[in-house]
Amino acid sequence: MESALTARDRVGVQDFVLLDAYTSESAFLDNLRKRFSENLIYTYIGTLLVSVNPYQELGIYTVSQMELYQGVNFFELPPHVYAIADNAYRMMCSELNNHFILISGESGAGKTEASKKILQYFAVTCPMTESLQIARDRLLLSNPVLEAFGNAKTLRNDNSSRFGKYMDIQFDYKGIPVGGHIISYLIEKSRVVYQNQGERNFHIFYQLLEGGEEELLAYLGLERDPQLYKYLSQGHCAKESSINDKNDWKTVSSAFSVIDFTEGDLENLFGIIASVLHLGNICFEENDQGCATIPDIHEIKWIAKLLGVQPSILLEALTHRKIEAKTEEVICPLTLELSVYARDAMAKAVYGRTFTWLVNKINSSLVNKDFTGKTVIGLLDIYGFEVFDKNGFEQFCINYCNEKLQQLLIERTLKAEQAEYEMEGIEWEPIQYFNNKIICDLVEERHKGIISILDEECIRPGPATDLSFLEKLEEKVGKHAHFQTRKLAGPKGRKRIGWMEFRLFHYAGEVTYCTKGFLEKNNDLLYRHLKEVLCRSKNRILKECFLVAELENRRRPPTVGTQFKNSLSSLLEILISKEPSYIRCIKPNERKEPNKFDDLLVRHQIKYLGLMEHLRVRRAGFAYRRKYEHFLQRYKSLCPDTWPYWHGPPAEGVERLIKYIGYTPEEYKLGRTKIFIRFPRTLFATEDAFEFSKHQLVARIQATYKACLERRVYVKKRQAAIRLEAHWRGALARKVAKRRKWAVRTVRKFIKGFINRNKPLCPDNEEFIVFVRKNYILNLRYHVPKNVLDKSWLRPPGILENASDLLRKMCIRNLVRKYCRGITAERKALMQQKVVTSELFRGKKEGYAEVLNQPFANSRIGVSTSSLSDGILVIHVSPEDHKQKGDAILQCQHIFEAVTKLVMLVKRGNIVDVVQGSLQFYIGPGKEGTIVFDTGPEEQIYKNKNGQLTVVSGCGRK
Ligand SMILES: Nc1ncnc2c1ncn2[C@@H]1O[C@H](COP(=O)(O)OP(=O)(O)OP(=O)(O)O)[C@@H](O)[C@H]1O
Repeated sequence: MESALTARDRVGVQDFVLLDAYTSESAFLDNLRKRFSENLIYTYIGTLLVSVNPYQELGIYTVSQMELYQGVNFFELPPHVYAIADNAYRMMCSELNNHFILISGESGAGKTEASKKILQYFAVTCPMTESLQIARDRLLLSNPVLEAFGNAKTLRNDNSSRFGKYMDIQFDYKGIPVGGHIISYLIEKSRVVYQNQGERNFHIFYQLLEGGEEELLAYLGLERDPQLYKYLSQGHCAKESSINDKNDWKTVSSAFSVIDFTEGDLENLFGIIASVLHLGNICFEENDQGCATIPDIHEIKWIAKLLGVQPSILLEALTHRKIEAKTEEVICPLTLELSVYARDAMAKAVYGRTFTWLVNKINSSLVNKDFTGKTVIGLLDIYGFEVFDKNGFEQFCINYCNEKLQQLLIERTLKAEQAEYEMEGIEWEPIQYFNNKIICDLVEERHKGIISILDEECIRPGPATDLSFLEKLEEKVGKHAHFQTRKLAGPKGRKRIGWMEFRLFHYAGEVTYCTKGFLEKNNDLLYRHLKEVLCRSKNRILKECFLVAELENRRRPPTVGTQFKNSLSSLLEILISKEPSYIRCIKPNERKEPNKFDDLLVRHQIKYLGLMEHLRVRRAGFAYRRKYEHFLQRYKSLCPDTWPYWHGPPAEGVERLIKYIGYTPEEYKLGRTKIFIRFPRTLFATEDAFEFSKHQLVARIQATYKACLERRVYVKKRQAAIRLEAHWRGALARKVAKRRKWAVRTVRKFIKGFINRNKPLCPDNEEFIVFVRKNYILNLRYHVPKNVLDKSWLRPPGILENASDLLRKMCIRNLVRKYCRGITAERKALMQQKVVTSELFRGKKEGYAEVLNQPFANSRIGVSTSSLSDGILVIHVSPEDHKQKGDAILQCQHIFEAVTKLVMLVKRGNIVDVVQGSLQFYIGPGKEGTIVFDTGPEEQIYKNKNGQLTVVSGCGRK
């Protein structure tokens, strides 16, 4: 891994831990310079990031760069502020703990830029829901607003934060940024009323004048030219080419709308900003009594209008002071000097408290009311160590703050690390480092420290001055090794310290502070008279900032120094409970120029940032340590012996685990409660293996979980099926039982019925009889006779004999009726013939019975006679039997009578055929004869030779 890292480093090493001469400050400096000249501004010391301000855009903060660093192992990619952010984020998500990133360095080293980059990184790479986008936007846009009100151009930095800022970004359990909270520290209020040559007041004043709309400026009574305002023109650089106030105004204006500022809020806010500018332009004159007066009340009128106070009361409060005697208040005029002081105090108080209000307002827009399961990453962007030609109370506070942060670093890294090795019984060569606790104590110790002495001087009755404060210091801490004054210094040092100055030997170097203004700034006194005016202001923001309760509280408010000390100690409490990441920013040159690397300046920063000590501890120590339980819990899946459960002591489990994954002895050490891993590469390899196994684990857990769910569903279904089945079976069984019961009852009834079947209808046989009756009737359906000749009939049960007889008769009658209706007239005739035949032959002639069945054919008998007067009658008989004889030829005297009677007999007239000439007659099969009728003188019948029969009738009778 390390070789791979070096291979990637075209320029120097990207982690100082890999530096051969790691104890040499020059080697350190060389590496930093080499990389800086190639625009590689970031270098690691283990997990600490050293950043050198490039003073130019490098194109390394694009979205694709952010994506590149997302979720990647810390050392896999070249050092970057995104890697620090990502690492803190991943650790927070996986271990569900809180983190902070401490960004330190001197003014202009790039702290604010780094914190902005981190915020942007979270905004782009963190998962996001639509509803939480607003929280993200507010987090991002709180920055330009705070910068406008809290940043200013200084000699060292065109956008210098003149307040300390700690920002918590809150994440929910899914890693989505859901809210935030900002704490501000000690805004440099004195800048409101005074700026050094080449410096500016807070940006917002210039932005308002440059970008504000004409109507707004008119409403506020302001002119566009900043030179017209005393509070803006003392530094003689109101216009700065590197700052675009107009554009910044637009950004700030649009940010206001996102972070929930109403029209009313803005009106009040800019009213206050404008009134500060008007305050600065109030001029005082001395009257004959040596009292201050305000000859031109033009500004007073504007302030009164904007702050909603009475002009006369304001005028009085600026030139008079209320002195409370035992029972009454006395108003006494102020001198010109004191009036100027009162005016400036008012401007500072108004601006300072408005800034606090602004932070609170931003916080209320960032608040996320759901407090469950949130983790935070805190960003601490705090003023760096400051050493100017003239250092005052502000520098004293700022440098004290840096001492405290150095303490934190010592506690959390150097000291804690060494103490831990000792506690864990790990062999270790102690690293020498300077513990700056002694300086912190010098400043903050109760009753003995500089702040306490200053406070005492501020409250003590009698004429306390900055000089008397200095004398007190000499008296009380004069012997301290890190304190010096002109009086205490030897002949050599004396020249470099002024009469009003004291010198502190900070961990980062010596700084000489001028005590001038210490008392005044520490007191931060606002005359009660002015406070009363502000408490009665109609401006809503001021109303919130100056509470009437404050007037009633007669106790002295804590001094600025004590307040700052307390806020720092609560900041350290916040930080100590979180996991730290460090970014150390270095300023490469004083001229804010790109590609300029000032060795001396950088060397100084390397020293006071404690980078060499940090590197030495890193090199000598172990990159990673973890309690056995936690280590085992995280990586137990990598070894079959420890997965899923290890039942023995965790230390043994870890030993088994690392043996299985193949750690070499130089890679780790086992302490009393923790495992120590020397190289990052070992941990990363383990982490990679864990990442890989995670997928398998996830699949397995998923499968188990799914199986569990399915099993639950299955068991539920099965139980339901069993219950259903039981119900169904029960229902079926009940049905069968019911049927059986019914069957038994029916059978019993039938048996009883059968036994009593021949008895008259009674309850005992009723059902049986009905059944038998029904059955018989139904059966009878299929057995009724089909024709009149069918004499069959279904035999009835005894009880139905009568009914059966009746039915049978009905049936026969019906058949006969039907039969009769179906007989044709012709058939009727035939039948009548049969009746006649019956009357004639029944019982008298044999063969009658056979003939009875044969229908008489109509065509079988026909009668023919001639048209002449002969008495020949031929009876045609249609022969069916070929053996029979043919037609009968009869001669009859009474032919007319005979034919008539024949016709009547057969009741058919059409059987007679009267022929002329001749007729054919049937003799036998295939044989026919002919009778020829003729007339002649004499009647005769004769047969010709050819067999033809000729009948001659007499002529006269023709
Ligand atoms: N990473 C960077 N890339 C490009 N320019 C940068 C970078 N960091 C800082 N700068 C430049 O340096 C200037 C000063 O940086 P910044 O305001 O962050 O310093 P600081 O340490 O916060 O100072 P102070 O303590 O005075 O607030 C920025 O305005 C910017 O021009």
